[in-house]
Amino acid sequence: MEELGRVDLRGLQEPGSPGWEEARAAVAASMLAHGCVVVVAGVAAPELRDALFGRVLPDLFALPRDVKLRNAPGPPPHTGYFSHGVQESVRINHADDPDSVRAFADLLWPDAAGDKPLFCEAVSAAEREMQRLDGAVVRMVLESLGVPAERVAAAPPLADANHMVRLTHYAARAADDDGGLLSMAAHYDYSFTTVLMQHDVEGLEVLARDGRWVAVPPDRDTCAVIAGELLMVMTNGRVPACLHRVRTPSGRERFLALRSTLPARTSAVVGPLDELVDGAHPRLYRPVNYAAYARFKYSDDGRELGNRTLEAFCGVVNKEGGGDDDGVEQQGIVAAG
Ligand SMILES: O=C(O)CCC(=O)C(=O)O
Ligand SMILES: [Fe+2]
Repeated sequence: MEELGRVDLRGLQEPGSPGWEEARAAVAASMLAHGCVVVVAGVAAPELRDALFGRVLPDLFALPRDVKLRNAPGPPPHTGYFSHGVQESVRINHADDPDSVRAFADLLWPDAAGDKPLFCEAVSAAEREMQRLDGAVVRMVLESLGVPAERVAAAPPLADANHMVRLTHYAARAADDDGGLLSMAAHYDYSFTTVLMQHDVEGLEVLARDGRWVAVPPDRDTCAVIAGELLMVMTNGRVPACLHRVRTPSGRERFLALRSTLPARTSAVVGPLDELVDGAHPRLYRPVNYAAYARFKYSDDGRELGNRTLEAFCGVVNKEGGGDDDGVEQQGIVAAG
C-alpha cells in the first residue's frame, strides 16, 4: 500500500540546497501517485499561526453575515463570500500583495474596530509560508519530470500567478458516530495547486491512488499540497488532480486557511507543456482558458457532470494514428487518481 508522502521542507526552499534532490524524489513520488504531499513547514513564526487560528479567524467569522457579504465581488467561482451547510468561506485575491489583504480588512472593519494589524500580519505570514512551500513542491515536480529549470521558473504557477487565499469556517455540529457526514463533498480544485493549512481539528481527506480515503492529520507544523486540475492539464496528466473532501467525525468547530495558485489574468490559457507531450505521452488536453473552464465547472451543466468537468471541457480522446483535433470527441478520458 502506497502511503502519502510526508516530506520535511524546512530550510529547503531553493533548488540546490543540501537535501533538495532527496526531498524532490519524495515529493515527486507522492505527487505523481496521489496528487498530494504533506510537507513539514515551520517557516512562519508559530505564534502567528496560533494567532491566525486562535483569534483572527474566530473574529472574522463572528462578524455578521451582511458584513462578510461586502466581500462578494462576483458569481461563482469568484465569489468572495459563500456559505453552504456548515461551511462559510471568504476569498482574498492576490493575497501575496499586502495591499490586497489590507483592503480586505478595511472592507470588513472600516473603522478602527477589529485588530486589523494582527489580521494582516497573520494572513500575510500564512500566505508567504504557503507560497514558499508551494513553490518548492511545484519546482520539484516539474524538475523531476525533466522540464528545464528556466521553463519551470517562467511557468505560470511560479510566475504571473494569482496567489489566492481562502479562509474557511466549519460550524460545530453533533459528533457523527459512524463518521459518515461530509462537511464538504468530494471535489477537484481547478487551481494549479492548493496548499491547505489545518490546525488541530481533523477534516481533510484525500483519495489515494489505491482508492482509499486517507485523512491528513491536522498537525500544526504541516501543510498539505494538492494538485488541482490546471496542474493536471499543464503536466499532460502526469500529476493527477487530487480528489478531496472534508469530514470531521468529532463534530468540532474547524477553521482552515488555504492558498491556491491561479493564472494572474482571466484571459490566460493553460495547456500541456511541450516537454511533456511526445510519442509515449500523447496530448491529453486542449489548451484551456481557465476562467471559461471555471464558469463551466460551476454552471448547471457542469454541476450535472460532477467531478468529470475537466475531461468534458478540454479532454482529448487520442485515436491510434490520430492527431487531428477537429475530429476528436470531447469526452472519455477518465480522471487519474
Ligand atoms: O477544509 C479543508 O480541509 C479542505 C477545503 C477545500 O477543499 C476547499 O475549500 O476547496
Ligand atoms: Fe478543495
